[in-house]
Amino acid sequence: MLNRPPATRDSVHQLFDTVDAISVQGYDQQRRVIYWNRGSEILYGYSAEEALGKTLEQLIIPDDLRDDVIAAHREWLENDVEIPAAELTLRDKYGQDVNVFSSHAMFVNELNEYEMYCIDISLADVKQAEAQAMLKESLLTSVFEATPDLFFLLEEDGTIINYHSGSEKDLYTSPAKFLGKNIAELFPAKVLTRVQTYIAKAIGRKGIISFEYELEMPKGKSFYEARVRHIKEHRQMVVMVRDITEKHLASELIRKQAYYDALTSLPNRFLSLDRLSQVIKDAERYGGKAAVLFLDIDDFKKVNDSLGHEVGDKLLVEAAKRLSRVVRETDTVGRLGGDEFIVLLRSLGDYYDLVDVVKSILREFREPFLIDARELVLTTSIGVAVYPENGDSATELLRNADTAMYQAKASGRNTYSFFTYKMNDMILRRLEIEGQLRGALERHEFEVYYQPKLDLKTGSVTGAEALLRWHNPALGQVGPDEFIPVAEHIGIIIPIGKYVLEQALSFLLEWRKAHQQQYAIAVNLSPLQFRDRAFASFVEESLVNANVRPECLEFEITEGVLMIGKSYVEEALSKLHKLGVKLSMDDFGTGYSSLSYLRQYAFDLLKIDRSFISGICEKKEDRDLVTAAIAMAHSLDLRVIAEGVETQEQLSLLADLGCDIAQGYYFSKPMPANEMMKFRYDKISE
Ligand SMILES: Nc1nc2c(ncn2[C@@H]2O[C@H](COP(=O)(O)O[C@H]3[C@@H](O)[C@H](n4cnc5c(=O)[nH]c(N)nc54)O[C@@H]3COP(=O)(O)O)[C@@H](O)[C@H]2O)c(=O)[nH]1
Repeated sequence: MLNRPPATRDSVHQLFDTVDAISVQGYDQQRRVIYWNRGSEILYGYSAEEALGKTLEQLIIPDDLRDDVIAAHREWLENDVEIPAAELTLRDKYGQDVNVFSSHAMFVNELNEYEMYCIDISLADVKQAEAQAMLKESLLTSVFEATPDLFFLLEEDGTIINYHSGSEKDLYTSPAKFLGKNIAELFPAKVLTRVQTYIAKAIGRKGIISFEYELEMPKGKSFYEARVRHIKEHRQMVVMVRDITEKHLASELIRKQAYYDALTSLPNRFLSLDRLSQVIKDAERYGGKAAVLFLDIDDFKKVNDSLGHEVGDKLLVEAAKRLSRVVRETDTVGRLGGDEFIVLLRSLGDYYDLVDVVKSILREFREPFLIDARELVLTTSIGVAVYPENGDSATELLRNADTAMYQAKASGRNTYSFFTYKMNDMILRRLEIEGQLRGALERHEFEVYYQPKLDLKTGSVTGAEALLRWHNPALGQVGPDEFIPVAEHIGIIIPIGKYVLEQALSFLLEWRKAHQQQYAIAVNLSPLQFRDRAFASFVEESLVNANVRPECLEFEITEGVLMIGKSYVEEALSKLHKLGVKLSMDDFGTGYSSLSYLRQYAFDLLKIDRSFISGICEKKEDRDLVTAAIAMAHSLDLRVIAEGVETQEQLSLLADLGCDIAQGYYFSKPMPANEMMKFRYDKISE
């Protein structure tokens, strides 16, 4: 095709042959290819052999450009109108678009013929980059529109240069007030310091730094999370701000629920113990004493049972307020659960300070509580454990304060008690008893003893009181004073009580037969036995089985039973009364309201507590009380039993005072059934 080589070939073509990235094509006056470099092969897909001799329009010009290209080429040849460099979309061998930046040059060869050279640079990368940039921009726009977050662009010095916000109401202030302004002019001092600190931290750092802050907004306090990224090349910061108020409030609520008591808003057991650990650590580090006060409201259960849980709850809230009032701000008041509270006192000067606080708490509680227009008098028992003397861990101190609280209860309530290691021994003993008591009934470790009761006028035995004894192989002889409360606590008093009743009735039958006397047997009842709804029926059945008449059975009931104030107690007492069983008020004189109970329930006997009998000869007050009790009981048609009679003097005095029956060591200590069977008494007339 080409008859002769073009003038430019040697010098320029050699250069173009080495360049793959640029397409260089040479055309003769008829636009036939005379040169087609490697770059053209790559860009348009035609090899040099395929291209040479073909016209420009046959190869790479799309149909719609064909006429314009031919015309432009002609114009250039004939009128010297240069074809300008331009971006063009041409076509490759496979009919695909090829975006190029095309420049053109016209040469005259040695034969005086024109040759046009086209130099095409592929714009594929540029186009792709452009497309990506456009995509990114539209993505960013969509993100801005879709997210409720605020975006700010800041200079490194804090000047706000741009922002994006879904809604103007989310902004702290109007754009007119913040655009071009420095953040220092906008935020309140406290927030500003925080924002500036984190912006300073973000400068020069790769990645994102985030922090939280709060602002007073027209709708109330709002919480935000800010994420800051430094764009080093532009010396700018992108700050994305998210409203996390809802999340913050939700986690605050969860935190409250996890750490605070819902009723009183005081720290709960978990947080109280955590604070206690902190108090111990501080005392360890800085020296000084700390104390744990374990409080339990006295007889709170009775309030709940008699006045209802709503009143109980109100009382607890009021108690929490009173406690918080007494302590310093640095101290902690917590609720451990139920009616148990804890007070943590840190940095105590000396024991006097501690005692002062404890006494103020007791004083606060002595003021009547006004709940639903009702005045309630409540007291509290406080156990105190001191760091470091009584323990060096939170659990140990709490346990010891708890032990001390029990001691305070045992000392009559409405008082406080400091922990001693002796108390700890008591607790260990109690745990031992608890362990051994389980299964004791099945192992036949119990035995019922009997203590006789005598008629003070006739000197004859009227009956006996059944008193339980426990012989345990590991613990030896354990007194009922010790094991009955534990049996109540672990819930085995009901089967134990049934055992005592059955034993006592079967003994009574034999005893009466053997002596041919109308003896009566007295059995003690624990408050918990009244919870057993089937108790009265059980008594009835037992009487029938033992062939004992109901009036020969007496139940000794302490004030504790009556103070439960529940309808089931009344129901059981009335059933027992209807059955014909005798009821005896035990330990009379030790409680506060026995008198009102005497009027309320159908008692037959009144048993004066031995604490009054022991002092009857020496103490006028005791004598007066016993005198009054006997007179009052008789006026109510009750017979009077004096318990704990130990001397002839006591006996004579009681007889003079008109007491009906006596029981005590003077006659006999409680004894096993076989001894009781043999018991005879003839000293009363001495
Ligand atoms: N619910 C039940 N309680 C029971 C049962 N058996 C006993 N108990 C109660 O345990 C408490 C202690 O009883 P106990 O150690 O048997 O003491 C009784 C007598 O031994 C003692 N007593 C009698 N006379 C004297 C005396 O002259 N001096 C003196 N120091 N103590 C004496 O008094 C106890 C009898 O008390 P009370 O019942 O109040 O009449 C005691 O509260 C028992 O009630 C049981 O089976 N179930």
